[in-house]
Amino acid sequence: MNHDDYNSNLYESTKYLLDNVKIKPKIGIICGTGLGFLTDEIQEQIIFPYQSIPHFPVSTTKGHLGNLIFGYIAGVPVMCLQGRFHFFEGYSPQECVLPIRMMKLLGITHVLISNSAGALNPKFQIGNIMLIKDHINMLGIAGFNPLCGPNLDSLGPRFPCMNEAYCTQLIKYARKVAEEENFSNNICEGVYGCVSGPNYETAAEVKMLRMVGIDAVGMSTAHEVLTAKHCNMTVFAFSIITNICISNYDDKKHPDHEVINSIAETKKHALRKLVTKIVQRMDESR
Ligand SMILES: O=P(O)(O)O[C@@H]1C[C@H](O)[C@@H](CO)O1
Ligand SMILES: Nc1nc2[nH]cnc2c(=O)[nH]1
Repeated sequence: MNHDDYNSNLYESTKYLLDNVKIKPKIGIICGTGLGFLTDEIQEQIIFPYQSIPHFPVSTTKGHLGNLIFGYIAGVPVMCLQGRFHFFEGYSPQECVLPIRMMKLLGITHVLISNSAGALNPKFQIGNIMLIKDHINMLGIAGFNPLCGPNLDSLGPRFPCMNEAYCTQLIKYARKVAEEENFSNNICEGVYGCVSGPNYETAAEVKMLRMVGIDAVGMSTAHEVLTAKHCNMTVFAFSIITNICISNYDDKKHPDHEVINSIAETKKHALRKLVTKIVQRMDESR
């Protein structure tokens, strides 16, 4: 898609939402694989199936329900993507981040992003919630960066900084919430690595990704964060650790999307609490 078409699609999709929903969201949320239940926290829901929004992509991945939901979490107006778009589905990085840009145009200042990821850090366990402190964008390093191409000057600068891409104050606050709510033994912190997928990693790739400093690997998030920072939004993100990446050739276990899709549900209580508290905190800090 050329730059002008992309731009006009972005503004038309946003206008459709502005014309059809009265809620003015302050916080944007993206639910990763198996995390669609986070929308249970949203009151007074207005639901737009993705296919009902002009120019909006559709989710093709199991575990991504494909609804855009407006409503309130603890009284704070939010817009939530119940499912995202991945590069491996055939979407360009720019198409994957269209919703982030729409969030900015709708007046959103803070985004909460979630995903499922495989553990490379040997200390991590399945079901841990990894607070993302930074990322290594393998997809971006390979040239697939949503900020490539003509810059959208109205949204942000040509050369955006990525210092504190993930808000350190919110990470600290998430740890406090976990202490208070008795799930701190499920919390870890680390660097997320974004690869294209859709295949899971070979043993040699697992070793390489670990060596460069990645704690957990997945197929999303980094390009969304780049785009959010480009347009000056504050980001908090976490991974639910759904599997342990395998680097031993004798190990017969293998990652399975069905299993991966089911793990977040086992930490539903903690995750819902965390999301509600972070949304409240984001609102207070605006
Ligand atoms: O959207 P996320 O990053 O949570 O999803 C990744 C990509 C696949 O849907 C799944 C792999 O099983 O995790
Ligand atoms: N690339 C990748 N993505 C995942 N998403 C959930 N688990 C994994 C994994 O092991 N590798």
